[in-house]
Amino acid sequence: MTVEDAKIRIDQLSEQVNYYNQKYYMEDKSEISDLEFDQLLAELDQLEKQFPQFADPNSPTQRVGGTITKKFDTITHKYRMLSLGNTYSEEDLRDFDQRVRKGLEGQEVEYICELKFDGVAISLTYENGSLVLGATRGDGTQGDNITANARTIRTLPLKLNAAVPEQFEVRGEVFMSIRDFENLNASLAEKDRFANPRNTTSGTLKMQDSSVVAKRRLDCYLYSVLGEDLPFETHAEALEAIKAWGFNVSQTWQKCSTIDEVLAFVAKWEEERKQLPLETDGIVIKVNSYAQQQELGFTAKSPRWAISYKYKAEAACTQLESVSYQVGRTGSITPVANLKPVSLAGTVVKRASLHNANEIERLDLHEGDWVFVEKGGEIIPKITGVALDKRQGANEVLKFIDHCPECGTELIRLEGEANHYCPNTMGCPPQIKGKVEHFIQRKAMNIDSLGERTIDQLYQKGLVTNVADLYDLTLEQALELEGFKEKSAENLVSGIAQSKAMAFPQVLFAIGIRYVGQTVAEKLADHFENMDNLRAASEEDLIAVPEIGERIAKSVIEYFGEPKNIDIVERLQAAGLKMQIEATAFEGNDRLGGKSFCLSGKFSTKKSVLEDLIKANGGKVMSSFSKKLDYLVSNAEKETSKTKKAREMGISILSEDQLQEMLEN
Ligand SMILES: NC(=O)c1ccc[n+]([C@@H]2O[C@H](COP(=O)([O-])OP(=O)(O)OC[C@H]3O[C@@H](n4cnc5c(N)ncnc54)[C@H](O)[C@@H]3O)[C@@H](O)[C@H]2O)c1
Ligand SMILES: [Zn+2]
Repeated sequence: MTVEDAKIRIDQLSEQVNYYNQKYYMEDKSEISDLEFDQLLAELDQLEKQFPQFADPNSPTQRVGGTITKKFDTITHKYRMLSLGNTYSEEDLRDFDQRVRKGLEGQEVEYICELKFDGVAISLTYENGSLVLGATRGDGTQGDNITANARTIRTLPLKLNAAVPEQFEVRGEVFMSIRDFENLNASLAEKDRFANPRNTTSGTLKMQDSSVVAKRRLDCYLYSVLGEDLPFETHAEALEAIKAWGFNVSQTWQKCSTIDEVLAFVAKWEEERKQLPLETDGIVIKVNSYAQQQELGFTAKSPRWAISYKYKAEAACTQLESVSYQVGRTGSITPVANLKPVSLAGTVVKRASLHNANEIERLDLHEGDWVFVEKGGEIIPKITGVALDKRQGANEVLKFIDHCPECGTELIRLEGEANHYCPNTMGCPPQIKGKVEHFIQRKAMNIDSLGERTIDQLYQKGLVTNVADLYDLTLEQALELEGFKEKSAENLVSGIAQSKAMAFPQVLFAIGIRYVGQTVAEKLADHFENMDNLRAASEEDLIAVPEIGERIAKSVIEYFGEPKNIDIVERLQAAGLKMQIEATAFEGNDRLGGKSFCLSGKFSTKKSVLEDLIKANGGKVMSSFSKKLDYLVSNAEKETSKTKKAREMGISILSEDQLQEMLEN
C-alpha cells in the first residue's frame, strides 16, 4: 500500500467509524453489525500503527465513541469512563493473558469474569450515603447529567443504610429486561417499535420527561466502585461490598486463576446466558488485584487490565425470496436480501444485507436459494453461505441491477471499488439528502437543529435540494414543517445561521468533495488560504501540497469543473460562510494574550463556536480546572460546583457577555 493510499484509506475509515459512532451513540441506530464495526476500527488501528505519521489524537481509535448531548447539563467525570478492548477469539484471549503476565513481570494473576451486559453505561456518585449525581459516559471525559432519570430506576438505592465512604462513585449498566422490552413493543404501533433493548434503554435515558422514563421500568447492574482511599484491594472485594451496601450486583461473576478457567467460563455462559432476564453480548475479564490494575494502566481509550470477549452470532437457514437495492448517501448501491421469515436469536428475521455485487458473486447466489443467516448483535443479519443441497437446478444466477432504483440512471463501478454507484449525484434523492446530512454533521457545519427526518421533509417540500438552499430557509417555511412550533422553528433557522461562524476548513470539508475528509480539508485550507485560490489550483498545484496525491487532486479538479458545484459554492459565499482561513488566527491576533478559559454550562452561542473564537484570538481553551486556568466562563445565576470551585481557587468568573466584550476590544 502506498503512503497516499494509506492516507486515503485512513481518512475513509475514520469517516466511516465516526459516522457509525454518531448513529450508534447519538441516534441509537446500528447500520452495520458490531463485528463489522469492530473490524473497521481494527483495520484503522492497524493502518495507524503501520503509518504512524498519520496517527491522530482525535482518531476514533484513540477516543471513546460517545458524545455529550446538549439536552442535559454537561458534567466532567472525576475518573474518565473508558471503553473496553474487544476480542472474538480464544487466541486473542490468550494473547491478552500473555500481555497481562508480561506487564506484571510474571506475578501471579487472578481474573474476575463477568457477563457483558448489553445496555448503557452509567456513573452514580454518592455523598454521605445519598445519590447526588447520575451521568452517562459521553465522550469518556464529559457526560450528560441524567440524575433525574437515574432516580427512576427502582433497584437503584437513592439512600444507603450501610456505613459507606463519605464520597464514592459506582458504575454499572442500565438495561431493560427482555420481558419489559417485549411488553413495551407490544403496546406500540408497528412503525414505532424499537429494534432492541439496548437502543431502547439508550433512547429512554436521554428523555427529558422523567415520568415517562419511570414507566419504562429500566433496571441497572453495578459492576465497579471508585473513590479516594477505598478499603478494598481487589475487584472481588469491591463487588461483594457494593452488594452489601444495597446495590444490584449480578451474581454471575466468578474468580478464575488461569486463562483456561476463563475460557471455561466463556464456554459455560455461551448457552446459559440465554436464560438471563437481559441481553448480554459477551464476557468481561478483569484483573482482580487493584495494585496490578494500577501497574498495567490504560491506553488512550481502554484499560490494559480488562478486555471483553464477544460471542459469535447465531445462525439459521431460510429461503431467499427476492433482492431489493438501497441507494446510500454517496450513491453506493447496497443489495438487501428479502427472506422467508425465520426465527433467529429470539427475533424474526426477514431481511439480510448482501453488501455488494462481489458478495453475491462470492456466495454464488441463485434465485430461490436456501441460505444461512447470522446475526451480529441486533441489526440486519448477514448471509454467510448457501445450502447447496437444497438448490433447485433450474434456478438462475442472481443478476445485479444496472440502473438506479431511485432515479433510473445507469450505474457505474469505480475502479478498485466493490460497490456500484449511481452517478447522478445532483439529482438522485438519497444522494441529495445524504449531502445535506454530511454538511450538517458535527465535524462539518455542526447544525444540530436539523435531523434526518427534517431534511427529508425539507426535500419532499422542495425547500432544500442542495446545501446552499439551507441558508435561504425562512422562519415562515420552517413553521410549516410537520411537528414544528414557534420555538423549534426558530431553533432550526438560528442553528443554520449560527453555522456561518464555522471556520473555512470545516466549510471545505462540509461541501463534500470526494476524498476530502477532515484532515485533507485542513491541509488544503492551510495551503491555499481561501476558496478562490483552491478553485484556481491546477492538478500540479494540488499535488505539490504535502500529502495530497493524484487521487485527491483529480477529485478536487473534477468538483470545481462542475458548474452546479460552482453555483453552490458561490451561493454559500454570498450567504456569508467563511471562504478563507481566519487571518487573525494566523497573524497571531493576541487579543486574549494567551490567557486560558474554561467554559461551563449553557450559552446563547454554540460552545464550540465560542471556543474557536477564543483560540482565534490568542486564548487557550481548557476543559477542566487547574492552577493555570485564568477564567471560568459561566452564565449560571446561582452558585454551581464549578463557580464555587473557581471562587475557592481565586479564578475569575466571566459571563458570556463579558467574554464577548474581551473578544471585541
Ligand atoms: N454497529 C455499529 O454501528 C456500532 C457503532 C459504534 C459502536 N458499536 C459497538 O459498540 C461497542 C462500542 O464499544 P464501547 O466503547 O461502547 O465499549 P463496549 O460496549 O464494547 O465496552 C465497554 C462498555 O461495556 C459495558 N459493560 C457491560 N458489562 C460490563 C461489565 N461487566 N464490566 C464492565 N463494563 C461492562 C460498559 O457500559 C462499558 O462502557 C462495540 O462493541 C462496537 O462494536 C457498534
Ligand atoms: Zn440514482
